Amino acid sequence: MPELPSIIRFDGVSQTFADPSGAGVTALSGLDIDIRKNEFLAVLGPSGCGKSTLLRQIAGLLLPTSGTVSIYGRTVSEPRDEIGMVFQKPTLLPWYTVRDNVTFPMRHKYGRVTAEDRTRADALLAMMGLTEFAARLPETLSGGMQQRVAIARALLLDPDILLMDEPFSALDALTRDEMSFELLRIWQERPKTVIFITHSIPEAVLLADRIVVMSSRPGRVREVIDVDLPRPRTMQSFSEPRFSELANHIREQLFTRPMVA
Ligand SMILES: Nc1ncnc2c1ncn2[C@@H]1O[C@H](COP(=O)(O)OP(=O)(O)OP(=O)(O)O)[C@@H](O)[C@H]1O
Repeated sequence: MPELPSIIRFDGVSQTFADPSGAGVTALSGLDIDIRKNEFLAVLGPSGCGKSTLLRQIAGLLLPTSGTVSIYGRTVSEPRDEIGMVFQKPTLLPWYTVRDNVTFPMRHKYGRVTAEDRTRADALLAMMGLTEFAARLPETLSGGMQQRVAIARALLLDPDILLMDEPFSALDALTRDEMSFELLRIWQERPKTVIFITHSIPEAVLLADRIVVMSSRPGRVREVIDVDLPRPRTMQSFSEPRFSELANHIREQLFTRPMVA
């Protein structure tokens, strides 16, 4: 694949949070990352290394303590509409039905929901296997089903940039694989830049063009790995020798080598 221009850039980004002791917690330190247009970038790293923090910085929900995050050459200083986000836990509105939750971004952004939006919402719900739950309230769905509603909601806006923070962690293993292939299909049909956080090495290798492997806190980039497996990825991808090679290499990076400061 020809290399596409970078659209999101982390330039010397650090993030420190105040903590009760007053000492401060350095979550991220000196991060330099270039994210290319329409690439699928996975981010892997130990718990607490700042993965969600870097996603919130891209979304404009958090401003770095030092350094800059820029999108299309402009420093991110506030939340932006063209970004879709799926959080670890589904953040649905409990008083809206499943379908109204999916169309909510349209209501919020344009003040109305068109018949076309509803049709697309229904198609997304069908894809997520949730057609028969469209008129239900979220609390009557399992955690995994609620998460699928949240994914459908993020996809309805068809954002240029899709930020996904461990979106499949609440799903059972089978649904998780199904969702991975659905996500790949959508991404191939409607190209977008996806930044996908996960704790699963196979999931990262299956999905991504590149994988950013981070060190433990303070989070730094340990290595950026090119996933040179052919696309489209299928169930067979899991059994390719190169798949295991990449997965083993990442495992070593994550678990055996200390980070040199
Ligand atoms: N608002 C905040 N105030 C104080 N500390 C914070 C805040 N947000 C994050 N942190 C701290 O920053 C560090 C990085 O947190 P973050 O949630 O980004 O990690 P993560 O890699 O996404 O973790 P996990 O994989 O467990 O979800 C953690 O030590 C966390 O406690």
